[in-house]
Amino acid sequence: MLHVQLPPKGILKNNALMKYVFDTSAYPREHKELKNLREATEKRYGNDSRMAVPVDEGQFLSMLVKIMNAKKTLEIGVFTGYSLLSTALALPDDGQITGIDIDQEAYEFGLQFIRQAGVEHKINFIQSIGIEGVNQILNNQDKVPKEEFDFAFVDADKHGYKQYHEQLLKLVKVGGVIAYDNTLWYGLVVEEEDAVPEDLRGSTKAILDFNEALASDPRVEISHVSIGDGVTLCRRLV
Ligand SMILES: C[S@@+](CC[C@H](N)C(=O)[O-])C[C@H]1O[C@@H](n2cnc3c(N)ncnc32)[C@H](O)[C@@H]1O
Repeated sequence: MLHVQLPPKGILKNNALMKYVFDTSAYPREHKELKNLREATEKRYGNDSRMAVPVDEGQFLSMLVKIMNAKKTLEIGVFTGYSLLSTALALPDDGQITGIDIDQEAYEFGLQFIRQAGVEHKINFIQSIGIEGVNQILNNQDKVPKEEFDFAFVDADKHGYKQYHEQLLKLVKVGGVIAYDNTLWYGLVVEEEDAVPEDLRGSTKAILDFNEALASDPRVEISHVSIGDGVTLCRRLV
């Protein structure tokens, strides 16, 4: 967890515009249990609650999952479950989302809202270091070859993104989508190095390298979406 004073998260640097989007299009349509989860997370985790995806991004993920008719999805970086619950609500009743996070306590905190929303049966939570959890699924896949994911959302350790990408290209089916969160990293990707808070220089460099690697990766088609803290969609081509 980061313990530095962070710049405002979110790519919309104009607060009035962000408030307008939230108040007009997002909050009025936020699912009751997502609202309860968001408010409880803010109360319990204070400033760290900003780790959760914002309400408009949750709705974007939900829309994407529905448009894709995704049935089987994966999430790395669950925290208290805002993006997990957004996805679970969007999946069909026999859909499944596997969430991986090292922090079981945060997941369990959010579980009451997942239960209230009636979607616990769609969720498979693995408490693990992200890459170990992914490798565990890959190893099982050798035994059960049908384990293919339609969609994956990555919102965990930024230094791990390149490694996640290599493994997820084996797990997500051709035509499926991998979405990476925070690819504009508080807007720091366009700052001079000495203007970046020292604690964030390593992660900023990791995101910059990752964005460049994706831009020249022929295995995926990409779209760098300016929502939340930046989300890059990768559609697997081969
Ligand atoms: C930004 S938060 C995820 C927010 C979540 N998507 C939401 O909408 O609430 C990042 C999460 O990644 C987890 N995480 C960070 N590094 C990890 C790693 N190497 N392995 C597993 N989980 C990790 C943290 O425990 C944290 O819960």
